[in-house]
Amino acid sequence: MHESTAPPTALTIAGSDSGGSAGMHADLRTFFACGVHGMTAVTAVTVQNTVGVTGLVEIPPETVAAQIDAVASDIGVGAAKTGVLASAATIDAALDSCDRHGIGRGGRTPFVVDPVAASRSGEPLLRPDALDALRRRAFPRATLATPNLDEVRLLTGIDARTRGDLLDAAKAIHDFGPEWVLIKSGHLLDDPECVDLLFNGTESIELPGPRYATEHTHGAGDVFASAITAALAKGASVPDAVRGGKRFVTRSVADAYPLGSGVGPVSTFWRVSPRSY
Ligand SMILES: Nc1ncnc2c1ncn2[C@@H]1O[C@H](COP(=O)(O)OP(=O)(O)OP(=O)(O)O)[C@@H](O)[C@H]1O
Ligand SMILES: Cc1ncc(CO)c(N)n1
Repeated sequence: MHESTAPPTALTIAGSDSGGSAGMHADLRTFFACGVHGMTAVTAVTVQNTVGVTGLVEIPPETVAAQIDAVASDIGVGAAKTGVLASAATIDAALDSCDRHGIGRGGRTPFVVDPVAASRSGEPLLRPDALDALRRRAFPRATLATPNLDEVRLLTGIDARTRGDLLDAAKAIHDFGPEWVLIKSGHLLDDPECVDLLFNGTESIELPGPRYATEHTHGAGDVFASAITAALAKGASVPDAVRGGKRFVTRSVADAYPLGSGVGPVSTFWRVSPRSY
């Protein structure tokens, strides 16, 4: 039998999207495209298509923790990320398990906390009690937190409307304890570019990018966070991983495709077969 070494590994602690555009589906495709073996701790099953989310069933918190325990104790986790975390109980169970396996600050494994709060069409993906658990448990353990501007508003009350507001947003999230914060600018619709901001308390790095005139951006945030996680699993520094992730998500938005009757996904195929559809 042929034997070779295992590739880098990454874990997503996230929900499923039956439409295949966002959540753990987008994460696994991105891990694949980045040459990383992807693993999942499923937190919730959503009933979802390109129009919206019509249902969400939570996986029991102890089953979420058991999935993390199972893969971390056997396979090993090179880097981990979160998506939908559903509830305070799930956050507590997942973070207890991450603590047991050295995932996050203080441990060996980089941990990206994407505080997904709502779907692109506005349906909540997080119970209100989970906001405090994100602040209390998840952010202090995060190597990198990656909120969009709606999540910044929910978590801090800051209503960022221009590029000049992003540093204040980054500082407010940084106060919750993550090592680095990435503020995503996709929702600054009046800005002709998509310039995101990376901040670690002292250093701030602008990540320039074009803004494409497409409405098909479902899953953009998930793809960005997973491309970063894949690079961290390969040993990149946070600034290098985020610069690489920005290139990956920008190309994915450039190749976004229509699907169904609503909002289509960004394309994670561009590296494998660009514009082949
Ligand atoms: N129209 C666009 N053209 C180019 N880049 C974009 C566009 N929209 C978003 N991006 C980029 O995609 C990444 C994700 O940003 P965004 O702020 O949309 O995150 P999000 O709201 O979490 O995503 P999602 O659409 O999955 O909810 C960022 O790097 C952002 O700058
Ligand atoms: C399951 C899931 N995770 C994340 C998002 C946000 O992109 C979504 N719409 N659905």
